[in-house]
Amino acid sequence: MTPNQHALLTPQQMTQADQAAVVAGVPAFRLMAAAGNAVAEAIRARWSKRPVLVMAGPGNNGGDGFVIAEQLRQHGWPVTLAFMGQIDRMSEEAQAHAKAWQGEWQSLSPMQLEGAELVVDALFGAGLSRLIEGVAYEMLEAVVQSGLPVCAVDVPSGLDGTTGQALGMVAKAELTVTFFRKKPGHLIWPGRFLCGDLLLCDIGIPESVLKGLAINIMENQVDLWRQDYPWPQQNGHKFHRGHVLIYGGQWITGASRLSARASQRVGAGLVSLAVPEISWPIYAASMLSVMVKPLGKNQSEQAFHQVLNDSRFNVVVIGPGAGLDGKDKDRVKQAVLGTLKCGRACVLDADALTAFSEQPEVLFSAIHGPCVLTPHEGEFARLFPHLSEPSGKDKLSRAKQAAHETGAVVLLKGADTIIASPDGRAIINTNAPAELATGGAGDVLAGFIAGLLAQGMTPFYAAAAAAWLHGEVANEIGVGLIAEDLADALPNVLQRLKAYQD
Ligand SMILES: NC(=O)C1=CN([C@@H]2O[C@H](COP(=O)(O)OP(=O)(O)OC[C@H]3O[C@@H](n4cnc5c(N)ncnc54)[C@H](OP(=O)(O)O)[C@@H]3O)[C@@H](O)[C@H]2O)[C@@H](O)CC1
Ligand SMILES: Nc1ncnc2c1ncn2[C@@H]1O[C@H](COP(=O)(O)OP(=O)(O)O)[C@@H](O)[C@H]1O
Ligand SMILES: [K+]
Repeated sequence: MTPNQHALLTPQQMTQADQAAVVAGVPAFRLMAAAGNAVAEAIRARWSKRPVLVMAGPGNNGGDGFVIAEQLRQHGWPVTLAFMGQIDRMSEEAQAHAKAWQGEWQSLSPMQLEGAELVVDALFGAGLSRLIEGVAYEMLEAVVQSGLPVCAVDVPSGLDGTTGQALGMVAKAELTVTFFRKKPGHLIWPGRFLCGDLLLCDIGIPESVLKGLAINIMENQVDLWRQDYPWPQQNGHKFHRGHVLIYGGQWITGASRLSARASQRVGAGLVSLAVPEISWPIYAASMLSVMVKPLGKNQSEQAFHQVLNDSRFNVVVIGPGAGLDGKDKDRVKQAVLGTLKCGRACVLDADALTAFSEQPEVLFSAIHGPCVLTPHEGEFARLFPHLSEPSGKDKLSRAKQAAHETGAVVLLKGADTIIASPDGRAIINTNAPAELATGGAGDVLAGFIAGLLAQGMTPFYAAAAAAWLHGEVANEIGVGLIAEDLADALPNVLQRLKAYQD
């Protein structure tokens, strides 16, 4: 595999990469030819010969369109070329390829869809700078209404390559062919959906150009964190593999137990649950290798603080099933603040986040050490109302901003889970199947993160590795998955990961 395949480039960085390639001696004309040829080849591999409409825009994306049209024509495809722009205002390389096109071209109009059986979308790519309007809007709208299959060049036109948001109008592609490296917008919803199948092609840009780009957005691939993965050592013992402490609630006892089992499966040496005395029999009767500690008769705030005094607990999980009714909420808040005060690494999920909805700043100002916050969109909105979905801000910026504001690693859940670090880096997870949208799956994720943190991974990579494993086990189980299955399906996935590593 090519190194740094996980690097994601914003459209601006892609333009820089393009320019750096030219400086390094690869002519822009050749890059465009390679891009267009790659798309034409992908089209011929996927679709049988048929009448095709190539929509070419005013920039280099349109230049690619001319190359594609000519390639398909040379292979005997009936090609109609619909152009929007002025040839003499295009880049030199695009003008050269436009001249090399041996057919006619017409001005872009929805009429040209008549008789087409495939549409190539080369209107706008990395250079999209504003909302789609006018004839381009009408054309894309007509493409959507036609229901014709679409092959998008670089990105479906109208899709913001950085954020994955639609700017005005986008025709969903069946196939998107992109070049050199993916962009964040290919992976974030709705972009991931709008791209259809994504094909990444090499067009001759040297890998060395990556060095000059400040890349801080990555796809969650194993090579990102596999050097840091804490495999058990031959001469190790359980105390080398960390001790996770999980806060158990009084009423919803399953959630923290799911977290506990997940921490165990991912390799934590020891796992303890601290639970209200009244619920202790339920917890204790169902756990064999997890130690269950009763928290005194009144489950007082001090009781959890006393447990925390034991420095062997190197990671604390609070939130799954912790409870928010009556006094529960105060207990949860105190448990969180006590944990943060003693600088213990922690994973704060679910109720541990919601408990601070009225005063999120109390939580944020207490975070100084290693801490991972794992909100879903609902919990995120409670903590960061100014960054919630209706704010119009995209998911990547929202997660990054939240990490910056809190000083914690923020893992914002969903089909496109984003893991953001306070230092500005972000990882987009791409392997989670829809089956994960089931009660308790998040509790398992919190347990995986804690188990990896306990074994010494950094919060950023522990969260990334856990999200990847979570997606991978869910894929292994498939339809019918319930949260209970996840931890127990992990050994197979870990064995494959280890074999790949060795
Ligand atoms: N990077 C690489 O390695 C390689 C990249 N290649 C290809 O180049 C593509 C990037 O090309 P690009 O930079 O010329 O931008 P592109 O997307 O064609 O659009 C710019 C034009 O669109 C216009 N425009 C923008 N928004 C608009 C709107 N809403 N409505 C109307 N007009 C709008 C904008 O106008 P302006 O903003 O200047 O007024 C300008 O005229 C990239 O996606 C890939 O396909 C390959 O050829 C080879 C290697
Ligand atoms: N459509 C989806 N596709 C893939 N993963 C999803 C989807 N919806 C949710 N998930 C994942 O499922 C998990 C659900 O977590 P969460 O909402 O906290 O559930 P719970 O609190 O019941 O455990 C998260 O890891 C989330 O990223
Ligand atoms: K496009």
